[in-house]
Amino acid sequence: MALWRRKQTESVAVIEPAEEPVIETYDVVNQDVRPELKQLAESGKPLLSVESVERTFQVGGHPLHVLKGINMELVPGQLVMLRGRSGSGKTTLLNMIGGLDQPTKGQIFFHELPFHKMNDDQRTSVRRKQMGFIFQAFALMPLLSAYENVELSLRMAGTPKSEWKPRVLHCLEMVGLTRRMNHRPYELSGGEQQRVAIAKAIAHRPLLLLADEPTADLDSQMSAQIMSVFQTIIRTEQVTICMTTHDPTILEVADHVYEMVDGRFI
Ligand SMILES: Nc1ncnc2c1ncn2[C@@H]1O[C@H](COP(=O)(O)OP(=O)(O)OP(=O)(O)O)[C@@H](O)[C@H]1O
Repeated sequence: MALWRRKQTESVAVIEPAEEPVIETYDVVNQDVRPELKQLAESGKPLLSVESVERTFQVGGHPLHVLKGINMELVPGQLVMLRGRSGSGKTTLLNMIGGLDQPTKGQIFFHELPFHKMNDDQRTSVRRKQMGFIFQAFALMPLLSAYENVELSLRMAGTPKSEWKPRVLHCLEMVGLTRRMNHRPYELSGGEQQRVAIAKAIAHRPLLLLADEPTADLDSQMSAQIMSVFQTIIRTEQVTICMTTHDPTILEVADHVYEMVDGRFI
């Protein structure tokens, strides 16, 4: 972790010690259960179910069977991890769960919607409103501050403008970055950037947060902070989280771990 960071103050560049990232305590008292989740809990159904899913890609004229019959469920309010070696199929599955790709065979139901039957526009609409992504492809905009990056997510989701400011401030507080809200990504550490990405991904109150290797490239202390933020937002925002990881040291905070080997769970 960098101990010193260059800070641009008007035209003068000064060097100041970087503060240790602090996860600010967030008051969770009196949070109401989200009505859509209450309904789901009463029905006893999972937030998402994956049934006998297969995915085959055509590579050089030959079929490549990447997912070979996956069954899984995401229960509301859980932190679920997909673990497996590089190339085992974790990202391919996460893409299916997020409606970014479709199964060759099998079914995926998100909040009882049949993702496997919906077209791109229908899935995009569900994704924008009900899902949050911490994926490389949804990375931070480099020219926008932390505040503006989070605000962008609310613009994209069509949230009324009057709600932007309180929600952005709330999300940045939850991830412990209130004091750095005017910093651009390059002025933040890797762990801080990842916390902005989390704030951005949950700003529009998704039901499901999907994260592809969110602790990759972070040291063990920063990884622990990211996992602590995930636990906080599960409690306070009642979001469900599904993430991929290679890292065995963070598995203990998961409610459920699916171990993937060569396109199957073991
Ligand atoms: N669009 C695609 N076309 C062809 N092959 C693909 C495609 N997407 C993924 N694959 C192949 O599917 C296999 C699984 O890839 P995937 O990215 O899901 O693995 P992973 O477990 O997430 O790996 P990593 O941990 O390295 O990200 C790999 O062999 C990959 O090359």
